[in-house]
Amino acid sequence: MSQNKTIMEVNQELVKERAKCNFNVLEVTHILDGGEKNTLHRKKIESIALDEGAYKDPIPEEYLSPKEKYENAVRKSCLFCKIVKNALTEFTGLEHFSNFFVLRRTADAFFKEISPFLLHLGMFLPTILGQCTTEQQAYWLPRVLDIQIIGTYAQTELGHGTFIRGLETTATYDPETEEFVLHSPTLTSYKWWAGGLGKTVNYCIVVAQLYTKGVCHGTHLFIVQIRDEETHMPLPGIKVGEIGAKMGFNTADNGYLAFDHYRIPRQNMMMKNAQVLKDGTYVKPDSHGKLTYGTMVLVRVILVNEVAFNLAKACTIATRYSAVRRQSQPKPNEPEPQILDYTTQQHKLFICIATAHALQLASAWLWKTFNAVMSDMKKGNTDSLPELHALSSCLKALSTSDVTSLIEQCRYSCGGHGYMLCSGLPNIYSFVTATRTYEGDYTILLLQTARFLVKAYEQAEAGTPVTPTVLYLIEFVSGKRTPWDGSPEGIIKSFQEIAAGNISSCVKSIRNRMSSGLSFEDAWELTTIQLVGAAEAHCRAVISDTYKKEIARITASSSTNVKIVMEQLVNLYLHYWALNRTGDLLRYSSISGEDVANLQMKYEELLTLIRPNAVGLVDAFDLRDEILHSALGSYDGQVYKRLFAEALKSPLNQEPVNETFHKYLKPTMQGKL
Ligand SMILES: CCCCCCCC/C=C\CCCCCCCCCCCC(=O)SCCNC(=O)CCNC(=O)[C@H](O)C(C)(C)COP(=O)(O)OP(=O)(O)OC[C@H]1O[C@@H](n2cnc3c(N)ncnc32)[C@H](O)[C@@H]1OP(=O)(O)O
Ligand SMILES: Cc1cc2nc3c(=O)[nH]c(=O)nc-3n(C[C@H](O)[C@H](O)[C@H](O)COP(=O)(O)OP(=O)(O)OC[C@H]3O[C@@H](n4cnc5c(N)ncnc54)[C@H](O)[C@@H]3O)c2cc1C
Repeated sequence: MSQNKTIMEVNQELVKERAKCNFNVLEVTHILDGGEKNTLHRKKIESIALDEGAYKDPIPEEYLSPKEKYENAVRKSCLFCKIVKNALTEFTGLEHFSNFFVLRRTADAFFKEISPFLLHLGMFLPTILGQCTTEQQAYWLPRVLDIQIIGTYAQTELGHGTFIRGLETTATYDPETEEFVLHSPTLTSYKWWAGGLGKTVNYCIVVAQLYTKGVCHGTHLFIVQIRDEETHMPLPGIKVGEIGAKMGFNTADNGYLAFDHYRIPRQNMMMKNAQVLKDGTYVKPDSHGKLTYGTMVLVRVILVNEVAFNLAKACTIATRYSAVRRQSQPKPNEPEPQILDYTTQQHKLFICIATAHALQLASAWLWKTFNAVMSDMKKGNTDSLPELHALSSCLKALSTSDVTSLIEQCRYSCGGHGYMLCSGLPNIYSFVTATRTYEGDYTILLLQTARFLVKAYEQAEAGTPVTPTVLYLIEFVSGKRTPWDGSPEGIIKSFQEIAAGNISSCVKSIRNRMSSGLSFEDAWELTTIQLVGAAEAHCRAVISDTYKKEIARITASSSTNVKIVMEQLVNLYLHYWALNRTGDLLRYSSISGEDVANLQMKYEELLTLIRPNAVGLVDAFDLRDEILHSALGSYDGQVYKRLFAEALKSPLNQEPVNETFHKYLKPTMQGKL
């Protein structure tokens, strides 16, 4: 198991917990990494990047000024890139992109908040891979991978983020010079938010309304140089800066950008799909009209993995701490229990472990689906894109929303110490809560999935084939119901019935509203609360089904105890959400009040069964202390020593008396101020 560089004796509470664990921890690590080979590869990269201690800060990041924090993050980004450059240059295609997950994870040792280079690797590079022609890639990719240029993705504007069709930046083609003229006609058209744009990048992808021969062809993507490569000064016609202090992401220099009739060569339009010829003729993509939204789909897929990883971090911290922390005296004359022994604490934490597994596996499955759709699209077949869009939208929305709440729950579970920055939890939370908004807000994405579900429902009603993730609608419209039996398969079935029932209620509401004279748009709008609920229910059914199937598949050849504990977690996930949705279950399945009581009993039994393995389960995430950044969650469990050591780092503790005593306190206390 990975150890901290600052080696301390392991706390006896954790020694005992690890002795209690009845399964092979390394076997579960391999499962989570997707195989032993991947674990070894990950550990190798972590070793290359971390063993020399280059991630260490001379002064703790939290005590730096905003400017110093940013400068330190740039310094470390360059260092990180240098260290992992060899690994980076291997990644020349999307098929190798999963390697980035390893880099992403390792980078957390360097950045308590975020690297200003995140968008370079997280969006600039993928957009070049996904939206450029082969010739364009040949020109741009070597420079991007070698970090000869640094880029970002500037889509959102001050006035519009969600509604991409409403973006105002224009790119007007001038056939005389074979250039596009980029312009920001209003304040609301200023690009806003792009990570790294404020001070770091010299290039960016700009999303703008394309005009040629006097006709607007909607939003298209352009690669734009914004700063001089030698001096880094903004180029003439460019207004660029940073947007200011935020709830988190403060080392990411999110920026604004405006153009004053700024010219770029025709070749800088990303032309894999649509093209503008030299004479200004617009050549439409011959396939799906939303292909320019491709990077967003990719990043939504990646974000499911991203939040699963962050939840693994949070629950590792909270579970180890809960094994060390003792509090209260429920039985007289007995020692204070470990807080992990309280059932309510297990209720807070074990769902986090199960959810981290569920989302990790759902994300691996979604990644495979994404690649399959991309390979179909290479052959010109875009039939499966709507389902991928619906799936990636709801999985991104639900995973980021669930994980945001669960990370906050981890913080609550650590009491007062969880509120300390040195617990690591506030930084994890402020990072993850942003994921619910960016790359498509929660509500917006669920409504996108709802569009797909309503159409699928109508197809099922009409007897036309539906895509794999909504097959359950066929049984529902035929009136077939499965009696409640409380088995894991039965719970998943009932989640599908809840989803189908909700979609059916939405369709009825829309139809009723339309038959009373409303337009489709108005009827849809009035039904959106239900539609969001339906999309959420569908997504819960998809995650539950995938989690159960993937665990069964992956653990088929695992040792008995690994199989048992993995199944317990699946069942815990299913029971947790069934109990959370008893209203829906009573409405749409044949569950009785007595069945609900049995579910509750079973859930509580599962908590007791999982308890002895809790520390082993979080150890299996195999998160190095350098990545956790937590006084509460380090492998050695020396919580109190580490909290005290962190307190001593406070600048206020570097002098016995602060000057405010003489300036203000003393005069006040002596009535002289
Ligand atoms: C030093 C080293 C650093 C360390 C790094 C290490 C390595 C890093 C590697 C990996 C890290 C990964 C982490 C990544 C983190 C990245 C951080 C990102 C930061 C944030 C970036 C952003 O936020 S970018 C901006 C994102 N913006 C949005 O998402 C906007 C949301 N809005 C929309 O998507 C759309 O506007 C809309 C879908 C809401 C509506 O669009 P529109 O109005 O055009 O469509 P319609 O409603 O009319 O629909 C028409 C039709 O099209 C379908 N459709 C819509 N979208 C899509 C799509 N994407 N694909 C396919 N189809 C689509 C829609 O459903 C409709 O279909 P119908 O059949 O007609 O119903
Ligand atoms: C930390 C961070 C980093 C970011 N990085 C980038 C970046 O690098 N590049 C980039 O281009 N962008 C970036 N963004 C912008 C981000 O993508 C947008 O903020 C996001 O897409 C939401 O859009 P918005 O801000 O316009 O919200 P709005 O659309 O204004 O949403 C506000 C509220 O209105 C609701 N709403 C809006 N429309 C509807 C509707 N049709 N039906 C019902 N409700 C609706 C939403 O649900 C939400 O509750 C970043 C944002 C953050 C927070």
